[in-house]
Amino acid sequence: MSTRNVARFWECGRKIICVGRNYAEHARELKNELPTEPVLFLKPPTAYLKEGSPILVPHYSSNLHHEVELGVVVGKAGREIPQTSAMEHVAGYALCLDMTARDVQDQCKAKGLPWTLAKAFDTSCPVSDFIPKERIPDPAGVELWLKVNSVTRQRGSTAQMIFSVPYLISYISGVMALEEGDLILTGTPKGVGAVHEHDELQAGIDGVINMTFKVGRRASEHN
Ligand SMILES: O=C(O)/C=C/C(=O)CC(=O)C(=O)O
Ligand SMILES: [Mg+2]
Repeated sequence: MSTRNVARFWECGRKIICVGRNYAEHARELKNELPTEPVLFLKPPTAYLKEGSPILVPHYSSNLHHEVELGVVVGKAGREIPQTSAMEHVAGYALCLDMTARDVQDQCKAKGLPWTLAKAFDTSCPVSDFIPKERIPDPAGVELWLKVNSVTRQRGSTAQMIFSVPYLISYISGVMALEEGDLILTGTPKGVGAVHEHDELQAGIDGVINMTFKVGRRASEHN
């Protein structure tokens, strides 16, 4: 895969690997215990959304939540990558939203079922443009923020992550091969909350990038 294609990672059709409960204050706000190893789940490539198109509330949810996260774009494939060389596999970053149907997730948790309906629906992964690695010299020193209708909901530093980016790359690559163009969502800081149709979400990394998405609802294709 060429450098140009990694820069358009959302077109590569690669996997999106998400880490959950990676910030203590967020784990506590949802009344979860702190993890002793990373909590992983996946989103399909159809979850990708670029600026200019709306986030679509799934028809089966009435409590869609925002989660702003640092995304890590994989630039070099690997398996069982040691932490010491993990950063060599990073091409760059993206600002990402892990849109979550919280009501559905709560039902899945209560029934002991996977989170696919809550996390993997179309448009559940809005992403910024590709951020080259040089723009973020230290992934543990990134300030993320998110506003809904101009009101700040989330602000947090990746310094608060329980598991670091090199640890996550090493851990994930011991479970599944990482491929060029894969995206790793590294978890959200505290402050998650509901969004509704017509809301406007703005998110940013201080001094690096910002992005805006509207919330819409999918018109039925069968009427
Ligand atoms: O366990 C829960 O109630 C919710 C967990 C998440 O949604 C995890 C994340 O996606 C995250 O922490 O970013
Ligand atoms: Mg998340």
